[in-house]
Amino acid sequence: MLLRFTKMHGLGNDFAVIDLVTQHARISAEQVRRLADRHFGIGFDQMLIVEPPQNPEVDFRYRIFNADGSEVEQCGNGARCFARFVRDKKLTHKDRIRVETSSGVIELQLVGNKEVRVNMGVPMLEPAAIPFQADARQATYELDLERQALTLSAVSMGNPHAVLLVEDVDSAPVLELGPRLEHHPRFPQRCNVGFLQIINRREARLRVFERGVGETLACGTGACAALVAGRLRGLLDEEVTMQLPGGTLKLAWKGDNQPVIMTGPATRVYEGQIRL
Ligand SMILES: N[C@H](CCC[C@H](N)C(=O)O)C(=O)O
Repeated sequence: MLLRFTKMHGLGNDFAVIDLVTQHARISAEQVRRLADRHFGIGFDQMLIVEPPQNPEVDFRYRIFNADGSEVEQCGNGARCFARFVRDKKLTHKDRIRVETSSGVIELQLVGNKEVRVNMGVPMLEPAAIPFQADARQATYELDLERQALTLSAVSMGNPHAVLLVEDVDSAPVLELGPRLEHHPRFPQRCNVGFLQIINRREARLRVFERGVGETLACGTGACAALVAGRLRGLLDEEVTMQLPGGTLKLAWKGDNQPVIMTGPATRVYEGQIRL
């Protein structure tokens, strides 16, 4: 069957966005993997699916599949593209859109100059909720990785993140440590791995090795987790600009039990059709 999709990106973190409100299809993990391939398929970091809501209190269901076919709980850059998509496709006329994900409801708001503001929800820091194996919640944890002793923060934005502090993201061992930490046994559901460089209390740089994908040009939930980690360490203020290889996000977090607010662009690249 032929399936319409829209190719989009949030700061270079790229997506195939599929409307399963007006189209009907079942897409297997193997099909996601094949479509994600940048030579034999469409090529994307994640596939985003728009579905009717299960909860009548929200506008849509938002499902996220990594390039390896795994379905995951949250995608921040994808949430901004989701909002742009449902408005452009006239699936809604609202400026504030509530969507349910497998990790809870988030609110998307289209704001001026083509940007989208997302209430990403309250970060989870209890080890069992991340999940991360530790006896108690801490700002940082010591973790043995083969011959190296690493210090990291562990944060969930609905999906699990490890955040390490580095002097310079350009020389950070992203491709060396990323895959090994992604699969570390203390993260029983794997994890996304952020490498955070503090510039000053209101600016930081970040590279992310994403679970199920590899290094991406930007990671929205990773940027939120990095802000939380920086604040837990007393190194960042409530509002920061986070510079990722693909561009800059504006983030705010007022502290425990408060949501992280992320604002940034959402870009449509082209419309396509694919035969499943
Ligand atoms: N790789 C992530 C999902 C996508 C997150 C990222 N693309 C974002 O913008 O938040 C995970 O497995 O949890």
